[in-house]
Amino acid sequence: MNEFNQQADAVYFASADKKTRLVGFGRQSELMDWENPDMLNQWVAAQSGPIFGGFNFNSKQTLVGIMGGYFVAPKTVIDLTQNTEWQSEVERTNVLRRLVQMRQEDDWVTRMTPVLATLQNDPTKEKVVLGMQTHLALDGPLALDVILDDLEQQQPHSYHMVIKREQEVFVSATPERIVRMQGAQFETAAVAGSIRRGATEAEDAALADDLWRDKKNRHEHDIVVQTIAERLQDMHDLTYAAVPEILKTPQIQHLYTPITGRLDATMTVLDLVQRLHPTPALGGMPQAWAQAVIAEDEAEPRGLFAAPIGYQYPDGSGEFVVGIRSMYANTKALTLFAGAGILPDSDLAQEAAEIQLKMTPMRTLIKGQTHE
Ligand SMILES: C=C(O[C@H]1C=CC=C(C(=O)O)[C@@H]1O)C(=O)O
Repeated sequence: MNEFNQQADAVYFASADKKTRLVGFGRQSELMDWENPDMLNQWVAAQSGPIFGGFNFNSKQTLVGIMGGYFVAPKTVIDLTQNTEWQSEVERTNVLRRLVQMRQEDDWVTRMTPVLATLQNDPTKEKVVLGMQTHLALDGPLALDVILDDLEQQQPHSYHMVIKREQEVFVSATPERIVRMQGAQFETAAVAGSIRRGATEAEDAALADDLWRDKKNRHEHDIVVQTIAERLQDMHDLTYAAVPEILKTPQIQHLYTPITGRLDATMTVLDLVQRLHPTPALGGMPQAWAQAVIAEDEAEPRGLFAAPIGYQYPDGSGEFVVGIRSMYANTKALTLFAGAGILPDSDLAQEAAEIQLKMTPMRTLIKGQTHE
């Protein structure tokens, strides 16, 4: 894993069940600043091996570097489920980085109050997912081998993706798959509606039950399920349960509905991703209004945060997740990202607290190698 620190360019993807664990090194070819899906498709078609990367959440907002959207065809790709050697050496660094909080959005509730008022006063507006960014100053690069090792220890059941390009790195430990495609089969899911974990098993179960019965959270979840189902209505055998399950991460539990189906063989996972993004689990309803609110009222553009990130094999199969519960770092600064779904009956202070909770996995990850 030490190689992840030494290589200028590296990518890592692990699925939640850890049946897929891929690492890529080097840069055979890369794509940034594509202007339309055709440019991306042409670049993808020209690659002979797997590609990794992610989209800019809103391609109309130009951003420099990887946050503006980035795909890479690495020189070498290793399937870690076949190759165990690569994992053996994790050099825990003694160099502690100094991390100083620079800016956090203390005014988030005040700033978002007019958005809540619109949701309450205009019945055509149903939901918008609002993000928050916390900025910290950093005095050097993070040890990514340690980060990868700790991700596995601390968030064992999440999807993990790391995209490193020269001095930039984006890391996400996300519970949310946007879509996985293998042959003609695809699996997607709705993840929306959240509550904290309990301190005891009994409290945890009671909280899960509260979440499952809560009208606001069930509505928030149903919007996502229905929207995904509508966008995939021309697929075959579209299957999902009428009521959600509970999905637990160490910090938080969610309403969760797996959705499966079969598609025409000519489609790739990237085609499906572009059809699904942004689902109302990251955007909102109606979509155009929500996208405009996110662009205008969030403090800064999202970049890879909440956007599809993942990989595609040359045969068109692959997997993409959404880059939430994430961070972006270069050698001088680090940004933490998380968001929450806002509905007319949301309590903004409670949503802000939920966002803080969603930032704790990345905070814990960087704590191991930094001092305040
Ligand atoms: C936008 C985020 O979460 C979304 C995904 C799952 C549950 C969510 C919620 O309950 O609010 C959000 O829609 C995030 O974690 O940054």
